[in-house]
Amino acid sequence: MAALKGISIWGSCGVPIMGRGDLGSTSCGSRRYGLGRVERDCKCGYGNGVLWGGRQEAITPVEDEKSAPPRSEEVLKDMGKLQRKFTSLPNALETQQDVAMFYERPLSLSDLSSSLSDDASVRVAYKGAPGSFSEAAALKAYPLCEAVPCDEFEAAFRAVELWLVNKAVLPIESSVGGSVHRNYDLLLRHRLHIVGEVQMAVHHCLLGLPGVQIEEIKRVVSHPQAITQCEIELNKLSVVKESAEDTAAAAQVEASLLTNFVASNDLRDTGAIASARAATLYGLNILAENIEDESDNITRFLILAREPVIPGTDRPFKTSIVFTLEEGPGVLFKALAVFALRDISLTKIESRPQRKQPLRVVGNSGNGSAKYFDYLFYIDFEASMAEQRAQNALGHLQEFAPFLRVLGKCTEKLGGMLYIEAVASAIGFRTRTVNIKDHRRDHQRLGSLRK
Ligand SMILES: O=C(O)C(=O)C[C@]1(C(=O)O)C=C[C@@H](O)C=C1
Repeated sequence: MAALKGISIWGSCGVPIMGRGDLGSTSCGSRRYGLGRVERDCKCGYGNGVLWGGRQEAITPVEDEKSAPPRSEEVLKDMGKLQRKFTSLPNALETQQDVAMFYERPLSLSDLSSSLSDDASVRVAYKGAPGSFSEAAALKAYPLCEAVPCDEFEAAFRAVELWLVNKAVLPIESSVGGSVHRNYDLLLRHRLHIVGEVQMAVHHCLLGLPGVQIEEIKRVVSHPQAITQCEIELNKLSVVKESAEDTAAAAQVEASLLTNFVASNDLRDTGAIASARAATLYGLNILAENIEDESDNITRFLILAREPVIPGTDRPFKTSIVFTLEEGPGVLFKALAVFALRDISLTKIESRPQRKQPLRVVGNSGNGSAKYFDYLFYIDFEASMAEQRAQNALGHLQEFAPFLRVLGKCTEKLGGMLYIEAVASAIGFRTRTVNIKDHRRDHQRLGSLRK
């Protein structure tokens, strides 16, 4: 547990105790792995449940996220491709999981337990390159882990699903730039569980080629979030801003200019915003430190895993859910009231449009039907699913939420059921966590459990 210092337990997630000492990045030392290709080569959808006998959950995706399960031959073909790629990577067959994949045998219970307890054997996917803040977040969460770079957020989700890594650490929100919407969408599309959270103070540096003075910089390359976080300083410098995949990638781009700049001195006018570690890794000089607009520039990262953590009541827990709402006046107010009525604090609310059925037709006023965007609501609340008041709140919410899923999911590991399902079935209900419209009667009964 020592390695989890400064990390919340998500209920699955403990409320972050955010003393200053908890912030700041950590040391580094990841190995290169190049998982980005995994995403392109694997189209096997819910990889873990399909091929390796991971448990299939009775979750019905919200309509617009439903995707047909892959046919097993397709999965095997894709996995074959992946295995070829995987075995060509250095140190690929290090763990039992790797060996299991190589020999195309299903994972056994001992495979699954081997790497989760020991921090040193945990592989953690992050998006970006070595030297990025995401890598630092992965290492803050699991200081001894092997941090595995991925070229896209979705590749990190897939890497966990396909048992290539144990966890993913991905940004969800910046105190300056706001929510990372892509990861909200991917949380819904994939079947991973939020099992913790890590917060990082992000201190940006302006990097340049050796010998370059800050006055020579006319163009700055970085990740869009980093550019947003340093806007004031960049405006002062009157530079052209350009986007890169991540801050370390920007530093890499900049470093690669080294080879060219002899031929073209013009390239010396480019700077990169990245971490001090990226400067060391890519042979750049730090031209300015702490160029972020706000000294308290914090990015919150989620820790994602295939299995949920067991919620408890021994310490503060935080739970994440996503839901849709029925049409009607004040329905969002009612949804929020289920928490307020039980003294449960909300720490975050986010809404995202429903992608595939974005428009909701409302009423018939004679002038034609009004059409509004339909939304998914993501809420983090401070309570554990092991607490009666949290179960009651979600039972109540289900009365007007046609779709509800616990993201920081809480199970008692009772036959792999969701905790809320376990509780409900223990008292004689047949429940499903989602598509409540189909089970209106059951859910009304479940709802009547509320205080
Ligand atoms: O570019 C990086 O270094 C990252 O780790 C990505 C990222 C992000 O996606 O928000 C992470 C932290 C900072 O807020 C800036 C960028």
